[in-house]
Amino acid sequence: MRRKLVAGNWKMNGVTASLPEVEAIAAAAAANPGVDVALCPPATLIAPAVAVASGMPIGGQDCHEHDSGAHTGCISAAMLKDAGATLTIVGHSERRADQNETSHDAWAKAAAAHRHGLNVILCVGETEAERNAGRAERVVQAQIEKSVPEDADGSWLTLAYEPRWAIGTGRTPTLEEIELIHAIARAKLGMMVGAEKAEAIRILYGGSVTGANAATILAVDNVDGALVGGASLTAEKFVPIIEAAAKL
Ligand SMILES: O=C[C@H](O)COP(=O)(O)O
Repeated sequence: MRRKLVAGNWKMNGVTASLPEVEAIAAAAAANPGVDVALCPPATLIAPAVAVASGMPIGGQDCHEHDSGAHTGCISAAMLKDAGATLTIVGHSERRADQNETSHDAWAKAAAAHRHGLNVILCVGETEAERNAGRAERVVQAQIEKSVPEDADGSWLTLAYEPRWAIGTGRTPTLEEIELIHAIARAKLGMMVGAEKAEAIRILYGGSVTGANAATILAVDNVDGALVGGASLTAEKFVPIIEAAAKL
């Protein structure tokens, strides 16, 4: 039985004045022990967030594939770990779009994070043009094939399906479309790491998840939680999603 995971991605939002939100979200996490909750604030807030999170996992939003060196502006998995993070997102579509990251980059980053003992949320998802061309399934399968490390298992890897056109738009796929891609993703994982390991890997849905739609999306087969952007920025919006997951 896979436990639900609700993870917040603050993206490039949040300053020290936002720490009371972390505290309030951590309190909700503690009050709902049936669901796993994690929060990925900007790197500048990782250490201060850890200090107020009362044990709720705090993560990075990306890491470099190398441990150290001449890579101005980048943050290594070792640095995330040193700051107190226990997980990191890799392969987010905003990094694929803004920093031209490839699935191979996501693979290398996931492997680096695992090497340093971090859990990984690895993102995949099609563009609107790819979906309209009937290619969503093949795109997601190819991204999984190229970005999931060979030694992946559910003890450290979580997959997040995030259709790019659903991110921050208020639009979501139909429940049937979500179910289909999640089933295809699990089957692909099964081909790569074996059915037993694939069964234990959580697959989150991400893209315009809110307190209003969380219960129905999280009830879909093979949806093991949510990766939440905008609605994770405040406890007021994020806590209802945590509570919806806890009720399932
Ligand atoms: O990482 C989170 C996703 O990109 C979803 O963002 P959103 O909930 O603002 O659509």
